Amino acid sequence: MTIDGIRFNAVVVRSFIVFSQAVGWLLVLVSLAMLLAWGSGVEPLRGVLRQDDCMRAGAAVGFLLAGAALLLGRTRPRAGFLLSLLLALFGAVELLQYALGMDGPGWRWLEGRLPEWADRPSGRTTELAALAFVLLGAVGMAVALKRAVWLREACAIAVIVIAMAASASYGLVLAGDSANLLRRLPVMTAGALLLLVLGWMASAPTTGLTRIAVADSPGGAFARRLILPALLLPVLLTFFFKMVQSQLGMSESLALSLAAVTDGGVVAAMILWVAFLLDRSERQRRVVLALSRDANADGLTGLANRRAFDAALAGILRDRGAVALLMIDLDRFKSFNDEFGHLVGDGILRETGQLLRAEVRPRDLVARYGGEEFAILLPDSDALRAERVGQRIVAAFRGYGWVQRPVTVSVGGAVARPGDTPETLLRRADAALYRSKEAGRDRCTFDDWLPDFPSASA
Ligand SMILES: Nc1nc2c(ncn2[C@@H]2O[C@H](COP(=O)(O)OP(=O)(O)OP(=O)(O)O)[C@@H](O)[C@H]2O)c(=O)[nH]1
Repeated sequence: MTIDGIRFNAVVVRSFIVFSQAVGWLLVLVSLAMLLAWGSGVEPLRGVLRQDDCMRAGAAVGFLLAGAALLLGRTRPRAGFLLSLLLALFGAVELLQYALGMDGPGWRWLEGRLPEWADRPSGRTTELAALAFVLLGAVGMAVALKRAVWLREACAIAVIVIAMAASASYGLVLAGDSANLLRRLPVMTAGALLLLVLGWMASAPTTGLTRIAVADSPGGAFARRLILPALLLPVLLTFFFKMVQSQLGMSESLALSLAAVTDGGVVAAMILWVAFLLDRSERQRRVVLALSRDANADGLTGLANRRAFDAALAGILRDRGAVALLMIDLDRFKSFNDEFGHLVGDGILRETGQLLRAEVRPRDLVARYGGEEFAILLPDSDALRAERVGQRIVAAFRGYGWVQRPVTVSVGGAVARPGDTPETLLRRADAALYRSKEAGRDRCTFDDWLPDFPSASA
């Protein structure tokens, strides 16, 4: 499938959409389970909820809305838009309460009406999760409206940054560092946010930044292979070196330096790999170009060959129709060959190619039609201009300083009529050429369907 000139890999596009739907289902199910546990206190979810790194009930509400928006948004954009709007409003209300110094009265009111259970954690959404919900709501609305693609991508990237920073800081905690930079975003929420934002980006795969990853091109293949490692490796490496530091008693500055050096090495290796693949594909492109040039060129004269001529004539007649055709044939070339030999004859054919090229515009197509016969396509030319070119060619051959003996040509021309096919146009130009030969050669004759256009002779 091709959109805006980019060819997409249909299998990858389909798998991105399947991924986005799977994320939608996963988030709906997980958030329902979390809300059920928070409301009723059922085990074993209740135990999970008490842990610091578990998502809060408020986050579960957000993920329920977002998951539903993701699931419905594909087939019902209006429902996707409304659910995303609710998500953004929910995030905004939670954020506003933090800004105003309120302690979540709504959640406390709700907790008072639910069955009692010991150590129920607060349901209140953390600030960062609330901010991420506002951004994700904007992403969902933009996807539903199919508008504001760059704003959508900017919001999505902001959520990725929030989620990755939280995951990285959690990695540091696991590795023995007590300072969790983003304690305010539980790691389960961070993971769900990351999945959700990737799900949104995958839900409209042929737009925005994601279209690079689904393109059926070397760029698409790079993006598919490198984006996730590029996102995850620095986090994993930092985690790894922090672990090594706490296990081996290494100094923090050495661990950080090693992490930085390794990150740089990984980035450099990725760049080298991309550069290597780009270089290889550029070399392949050049070989293909050279092959296609060879396939369309005549070996002796370097002009377009019959194949290229046929394709060009068919293309012009199909697209524009306005074209004049000249057929040119060397006169008594057999006797020339007989007298001076084939190799000298070849030289004459090469010089003929140069003479013909010199008499036309760069965009006219000069081809060796076969043997000692040549053809010229003159796009957007009327009979008057084509006739003038034909006469000029005849005169150029007559005036050229031939070494062995004078060489002349006969020219036949025709202008495309409405409804002409390559065969009908060629037949008329050939008939005009035949008349030039019949009339004594060394002249240009034009197809006489034009009433006030007499056959011209030199
Ligand atoms: N040297 C050389 N001769 C070629 C080539 N292709 C075709 N010819 C020669 O071109 C000649 C064409 O001869 P004819 O078709 O009889 O026509 P002619 O002698 O040019 O006579 P008119 O066309 O009637 O003026 C033949 O002798 C072919 O061998 C080529 O690639 N090199």
